[in-house]
Amino acid sequence: MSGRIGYLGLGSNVGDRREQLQAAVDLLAGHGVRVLASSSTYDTDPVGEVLDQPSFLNACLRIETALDPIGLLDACKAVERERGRVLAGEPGYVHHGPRPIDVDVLLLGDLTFAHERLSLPHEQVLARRFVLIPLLELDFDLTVPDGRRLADALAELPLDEGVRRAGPPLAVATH
Ligand SMILES: Nc1ncnc2c1ncn2[C@@H]1O[C@H](COP(=O)(O)OP(=O)(O)OP(=O)(O)O)[C@@H](O)[C@H]1O
Ligand SMILES: Nc1nc2c(c(=O)[nH]1)N=C(CO)CN2
Repeated sequence: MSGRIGYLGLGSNVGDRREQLQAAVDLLAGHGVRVLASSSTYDTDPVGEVLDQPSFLNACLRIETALDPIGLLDACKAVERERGRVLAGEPGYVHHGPRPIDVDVLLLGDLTFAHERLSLPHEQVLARRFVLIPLLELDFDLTVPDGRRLADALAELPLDEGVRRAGPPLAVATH
């Protein structure tokens, strides 16, 4: 497959969290997304609008895909749905609430994209330690399309959002 290089963020705080993240990696290939590498997994304090919930397991993936941005978002949503996730707009959905699996599109090549369903880069990519730390593990020189360095963004964030290495990278198929 030839296409763009991108980065996805995975998160889970319900059930066997590592198993949820691994299942998402394994399902992506069936949706036109080749997973090239995984970061380690990290146990992270909840951030956002719901703080009273179990800690998350987070990881980031480097991917290659020929999908366009909305196609990639649809692939991520399909994986979430296959893993039983209640999606935004459905009964029982809680914004920022507990979820068995969350698959976010963080970066896709050097694309910037503003659509009601998709922002690229992800709006929070420079603001969340649980995203920046695994991304920098994959590539310390990563930048967003306007040239800002992720490493500089991390250095400027307060240290109050706990991010603890939890385990080795998720298994990625080799071809
Ligand atoms: N870069 C992006 N990656 C994934 N979803 C996005 C992105 N930009 C916008 N969205 C939209 O955000 C909607 C809500 O996503 P989701 O249910 O994962 O929200 P959340 O996890 O509660 O909050 P957050 O988006 O801050 O992680 C999605 O249905 C999608 O249309
Ligand atoms: N630590 C952490 N906190 C979160 C996460 C997440 O993946 N990790 N996802 C959220 C919903 O997008 C809200 N808060």
